[in-house]
Order: sequence, then C-alpha cells, then structure tokens
Amino acid sequence: MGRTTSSAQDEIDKEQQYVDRVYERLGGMVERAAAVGQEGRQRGLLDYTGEIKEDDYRSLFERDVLVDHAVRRLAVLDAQREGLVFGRLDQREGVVRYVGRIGVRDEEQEPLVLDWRAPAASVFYQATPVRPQGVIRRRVLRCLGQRVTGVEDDLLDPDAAPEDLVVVGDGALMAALTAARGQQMRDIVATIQQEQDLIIRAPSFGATLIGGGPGTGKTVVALHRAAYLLYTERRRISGGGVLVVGPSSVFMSYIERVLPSLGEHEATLRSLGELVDGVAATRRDSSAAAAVKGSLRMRRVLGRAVRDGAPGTPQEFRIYAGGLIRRLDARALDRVRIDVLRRGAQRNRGRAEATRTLLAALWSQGPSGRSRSEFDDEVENSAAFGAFLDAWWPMLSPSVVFGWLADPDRLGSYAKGTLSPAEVSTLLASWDGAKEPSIEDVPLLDEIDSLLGEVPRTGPEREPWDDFGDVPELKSAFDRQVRPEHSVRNDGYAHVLVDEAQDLSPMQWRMVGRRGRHGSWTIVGDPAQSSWPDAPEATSALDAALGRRERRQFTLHTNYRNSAEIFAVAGRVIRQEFPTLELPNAVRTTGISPTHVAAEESSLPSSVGAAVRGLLAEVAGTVGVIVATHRVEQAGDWLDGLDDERVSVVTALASKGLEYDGVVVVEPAEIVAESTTGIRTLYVVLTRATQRLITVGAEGVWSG
Ligand SMILES: Nc1ncnc2c1ncn2[C@@H]1O[C@H](COP(=O)(O)OP(=O)(O)OP(=O)(O)O)[C@@H](O)[C@H]1O
Repeated sequence: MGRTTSSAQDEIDKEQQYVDRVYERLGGMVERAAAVGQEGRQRGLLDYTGEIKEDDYRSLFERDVLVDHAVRRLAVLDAQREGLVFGRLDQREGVVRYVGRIGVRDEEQEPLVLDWRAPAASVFYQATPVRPQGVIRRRVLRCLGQRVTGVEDDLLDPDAAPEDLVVVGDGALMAALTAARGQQMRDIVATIQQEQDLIIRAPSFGATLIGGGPGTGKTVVALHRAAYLLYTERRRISGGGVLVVGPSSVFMSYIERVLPSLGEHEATLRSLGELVDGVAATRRDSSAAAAVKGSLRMRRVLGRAVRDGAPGTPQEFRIYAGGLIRRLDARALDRVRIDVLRRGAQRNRGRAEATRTLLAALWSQGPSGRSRSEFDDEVENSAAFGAFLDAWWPMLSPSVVFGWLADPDRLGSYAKGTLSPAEVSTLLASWDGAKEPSIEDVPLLDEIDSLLGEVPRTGPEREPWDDFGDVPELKSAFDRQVRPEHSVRNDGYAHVLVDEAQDLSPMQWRMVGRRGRHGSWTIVGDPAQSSWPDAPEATSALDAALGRRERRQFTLHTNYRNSAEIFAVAGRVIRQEFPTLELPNAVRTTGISPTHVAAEESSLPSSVGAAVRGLLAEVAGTVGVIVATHRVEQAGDWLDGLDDERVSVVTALASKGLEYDGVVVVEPAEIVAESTTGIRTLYVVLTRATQRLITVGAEGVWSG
C-alpha cells in the first residue's frame, strides 16, 4: 500500500468523532422507540369489565402491533450498540459514506450510516483494485464497544487518491483471520469478500446451493444471506419465517449469535434432532443403525406400522340393528382399516371414512326393513358403536406408533421383504433400553406424524378473543394472530437454510423438505466432508425436497480458516480418496507445520494432556480435542482441571462445522475406522484448526 501509516492515531481519533455522533443519534432513536411502546401500552389500558367486544379486540390488536413493533425496534437498536459502524468508503468527488449493521439517519433524514444490506452499500464489498467502482479507499473500523480501536485500509484506486489521503494497516481481512477464536462464530460483516457478497445478495427465489471446501465461509455466508433476505424481503420472509437447520445442538449454539449480531432475531434455529416439537435428541446411533434409519426403505416399514392395528384392538364387532345381529370379524375389520388407509387417508383423519365403510358392510349383511339413512342413524347413535370406534380407531400420536417398532414381532412383520433380518436386529438393538429418541429417530417420528395427520379438533372453534381473559398481557393478540407460535411450524417456512447438507440422510431430507414445501432455500454443503454413505440416494432425496425450483449453484474457493500448513496435511489425506478433488486455496501462513506425537494406549493420556497444555500456551483462543465416540468420557477425565472455557472435547461427527485455534486429534486411525465414510470424516477433523494442529496416537495409512 506504500503510503504513510504514521498518523494512524489521528485517523482513529477522527473516526471516533463520527462514531460518537452516530451513537448520540442512536440514543435518540432508542428513546423514541421506547416512547412509541409507551403510547401503545396507554392505548391498551381499557377500563371495562365483562366480555371483550370486537371493537375492543381491534383496538387491543392495534395496541399489540404498535408495542410489538416498538419492542422489536428496541431489540435491534440495543443489539447494535456493539460495533455499530464498521466501514467507510471514500469515493470519487469527495463522497464519503459510512456502512454499519443498521441504517441510521440524522435529524434531517440524511444517512449517517448505510445498512450493510442496502443496495448503496454493496460497493463496499464489490469494489476491487481491478474494478474500483468509484471507490478510492475502503476502510474497516475496528471497535470495542463504542470505542474505535483501529482502522484497516485498502487503497483501491491510487491514481484517483488525493495527495493527503492516509492509508493505514495491512488490510482488514488478515486481521480478522488471525484473530483468536471464541466459543461462538462471529459475523464477518466488515470483511465479506467479493465472491461471498455475490452469494449473499443472490435472488431469494428457488434454491441457492453453496459449495466449496472446508473453511471457505459457506456457513457464515449463508447466515449473512439469511440476514440479507430478512432485510430486503422483510414482509414475505419474516412473515413466513426463516428456519436454519444444522447438524447438532453444539453447532447451533456455535452459530446462534451471528444473526442477532446482524440485527435479526426472528429466525428459528434447530438442529436435526430438534425439528419435531417436543423432541430434543442429541444422541447419535451407531453408523449401522443410522444407515438403516436414514434409508428411504423406512417409508415402507413406517407405512405398514401406521396401518397396523393398535394393541388391544377389538377382534370383532357385533350389533343388533335393523332386526338382525350383525357381525364383523377380525379379518373384515382389518380389511376396512387397510383399505381406507391405502386409499390415502391419514390415519387420524380417516375415522369418518372408516365409519362409512363399516356401516356399508353392516348394512350389506341383510334386509333391515328401513331406509339406509335410518339404519345408519340407528347404528351410529348407539353407545356400543361409539365405544367400539374409540377402541378400534383410536387417535394416535407419533410416539405411540414409534413405540410399536421396538416390538420384535411387529417390526419383523413391517420390515418383511424390505429390510434384512440383520437390519431388523440392528434397529431393535438401537432401541433396546433407549430412554429417548436418537437424532436418527426424529425423521421417523416426523414421517409417522405426516402419515397420521393431525387429530381433528372436537368441540366448538374458539373465537380469538376467548383467550383474552387476562387483558394486561400485552402481546397476546398479536402473537396469536400474526405469529401464532414459536414452535417449529410444520406447515412450512418462507425460507429454509440447511447447513452441512451433505450429511442429511434421505429420511432427514424428507423431514426438512416438509418444512420448506412452499419456501425458497439456501443449501450449504461439501460432498468431500460427507458422512452419509449412499450419496446417490441422498441426492435424489434432495432433488425431491427441492422439486422443480430453479437452482443456482455457487462454489467458494478460498479457505479462510486453516493456515496453509494445516490445510496441506488435510489435503494430502483427502486426496487418498479423491485424487483429483479441487481444493480451496488457504491464503494465510503461520510458518508452523502440524506435528504428530507417536503414542501407545498407555501413554495416550499424558501425551494428549501435554499437547493440550502446549496449545493453550501457544494460542490465545480455543482448543478442541477431537476423539472417536467411545473415548469422549475418557478424554474428559484426562483433561480434568484444564481451562473449561477454552478446551472442549468433541467427537469427530460433532466437530462438523466447528473451529478452534488449536486442535488435538486423538488416534486418527480410530476416527477413520468408526465412520462409514472414514477418510472423509478425518478430513473434516483435520480442517477444524485455525492456527495449530497436533495428531496423537499410532501412525497409520490415514497419514498418506
Ligand atoms: N470474509 C471473511 N472475513 C473474515 N472471516 C471469514 C470470512 N469468510 C470466512 N471467514 C471465517 O472463516 C471461518 C470458516 O468459515 P465457515 O465456518 O463459514 O466455513 P465453512 O465453509 O462452512 O467450513 P466447513 O465446511 O469446514 O465447516 C470462520 O471463522 C469465518 O468467520
């Protein structure tokens, strides 16, 4: 960059003056939002007793909308007190613009700060030295709270720069990439790169697929895209909801701060184990059980289960009607049930049709001396028929039917001709003694739920204002009418973002697909990191979920996470399986290559302990210890007493999507052996570190 850097402090001081002005204005905005909220509350303080009338309801509704808007605005403004302004553009003809997490205008409504998602701010990310697009200098402001602590400049158009233009720093990107990592992912709003910005701002309709190797920013870019879509299409996307799906609850906690830090609080974040309401599965099945549960063949097995009779189903029905004793035996009853369900009725919704079919069968058993409708009335209104129906066609919940699968006789008959006896045994073993569903059980519960259908409501529909007994509850009308629930919406979202998509089994795709039936999609994945063994089956399930939506595919090419030295080792490993795989380019070097510490079983605890202690001293941020599943507890014991805030033990599968400054990989050969996609899983593990990587254990073929 070659220009003066001596006056960095002067530049920081100047920027501080501007930033102070913005915060002052923000303070005014917070006060106004609070005043609007207060006004809304006043409006709702109705003085009456007795029933709420429609007019009152409307006024309460308006009050709720007003208060809700004010509360959301306050939440956004409050969240943006940290690092509100992060960028400045010096453009031709002396134009200066500031870019921030939200837009702020001065008293005359002139922009003080542009929202990073506004069209006018896109040049902040798109301008390059080759195509400066009118930008002379791009500046990133580093802030701590409301204090400016540094500036990093890129001079994009030296020829157009005025003589007194000061250029400071080595560029913001490198500073961001070398910064220590914490427990949670941070936003990259100040340093989004051009190829990433194109993805973030791609049109919302259809499906956007983001590919690229490890550490290329797929996850972080997809999250910024969600924030961008919420900003540009607030009404459609925010109204219909955004669902972000990731592999595990650990991963969801890792990414959960990113959207709020961008001013967006409304997305629903769920791991694959939490997509069915009331279930929060964290346990993983063995890879053998996961392979069976994820396969599309389970649809058949579950279809049979849902058509089966409940335990204790009556074996016959007898009634004296129309002058005759009429009787349906077990076979006839089964036939009615199976026929009704085969015709496509959902089980909990099929009772009316089953009733019609039963009545027809009873009617056909002999003359009754009355009309068909008189006969039907007589039977239907009898207490015996009502009691029989409740026992024969009970309303079922998914967990009840799911429980039937653990019965060897039932499962054997559902799986006949579809699963092998060994696969049936694998399933039974996975449920033996299990106290709660595994992550791989959740799509089965969801499939059963979709086959059962909702239990029809009985009793009169409730008027919305019936719920309004407790008037002072401020947001209830709004919540009930506009945003009915915070639970997972089974009727689908306006936008669904799926991360680590390469790992979704076909049954998981069906579960996620139901939630994006009518929406647009962003799908993030890297096949080389896949742990689902049957790639073609998963691809066809993805195709089914996306249907005929238009697709746009992007590939990211720069690895921002790993040092070049670390990625060289990981690259050698994955090339064993994919010799011609195109790898991303790791741009940052540390001069320190990964090391291997040879250790036997007996020396493993001390070797791992020493490696972790060494890394804690060398890096400023987090250290991850990655182990095969059976070693998690053991490794926790080895590291007892070390800094819990900085050290975490995770399994290879749970490490997907995460990153640490230093990583210790324990017994890489075991990690390869335990996974059905061995080398690919090891590739994931070896690409989690930003600064230092140590492998401990036996040498092996894994090292290439
Ligand atoms: N433009 C950028 N500026 C600063 N940091 C960035 C940028 N792009 C990516 N990063 C950082 O690189 C790291 C990797 O990003 P991310 O986890 O999104 O990659 P990924 O492609 O999803 O990785 P993987 O597939 O290995 O899980 C993160 O720390 C992220 O913040």
